[in-house]
Amino acid sequence: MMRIEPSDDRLAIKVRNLTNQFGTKVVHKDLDLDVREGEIMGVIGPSGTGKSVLLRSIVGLIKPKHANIEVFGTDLTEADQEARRVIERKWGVMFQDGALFSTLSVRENVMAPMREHLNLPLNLMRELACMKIRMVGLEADAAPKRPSDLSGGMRKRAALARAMALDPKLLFLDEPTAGLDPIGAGNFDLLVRSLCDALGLTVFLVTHDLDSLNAVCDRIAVLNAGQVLAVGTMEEVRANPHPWIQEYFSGPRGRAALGLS
Ligand SMILES: Nc1ncnc2c1ncn2[C@@H]1O[C@H](COP(=O)(O)OP(=O)(O)OP(=O)(O)O)[C@@H](O)[C@H]1O
Repeated sequence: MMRIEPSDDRLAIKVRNLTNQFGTKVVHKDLDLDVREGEIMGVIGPSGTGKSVLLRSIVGLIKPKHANIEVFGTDLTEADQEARRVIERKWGVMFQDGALFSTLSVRENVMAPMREHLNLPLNLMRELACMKIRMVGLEADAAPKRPSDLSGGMRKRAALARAMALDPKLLFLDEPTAGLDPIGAGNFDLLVRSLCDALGLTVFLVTHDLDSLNAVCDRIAVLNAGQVLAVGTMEEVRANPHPWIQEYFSGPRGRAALGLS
């Protein structure tokens, strides 16, 4: 399998001076973050620290108070509608709860981004959707089912298939393994890693799951108090003496996930 090595000099995402504030609550204050092309970047931090808001700011669902955000070299803060659409076609997003349309079948869910962005005959979109469904490890008979007829793990895979609908170069995954049992979560991690290696994707992965961090991430960014407190490989981040980082990685769950006694 081909593995595209993350590149230091090519950035998929460049965030500078991101400030988000809701009322008097400052969520981000001049936050900077780089995500390199081809890497899986795990984003961690205490609950409520602004991981999802960061993701939503990058994909344009939240308008920050201030920010410079570039994706694949395009400044999204300056981009006109057309330039934005070009970039939007290059990414796929899997939201925290999957956010599948409950009244549509799995296949129709996967076709939804195609209908919005591609001008293709219906039959072709159906075929492409079925390919994506099989690509994420679902059986073909999942295609006509409603999300409510699937298990939690299968729904996650369906949501991933929809995020992959437009052959993205960049995937945003917001806590994709939340709510899965350890085996289901482990299988999902393997799926993400192998899709990334095969397709050369860049991934922005928000997670609380230490096993996922360990199994799939090339680098980790730790959010705390409105900024990126530390960024680097697992080893580099673990060496940071900040109390939250030490507690996170050296507490019983951290030690178990890292195979330490
Ligand atoms: N649209 C909004 N309006 C007002 N406040 C918001 C909005 N979205 C998020 N917040 C607040 O911003 C803060 C950060 O939220 P966010 O969901 O990004 O945290 P998180 O780090 O992803 O947390 P968790 O790990 O628990 O999912 C929270 O205090 C949240 O209540």
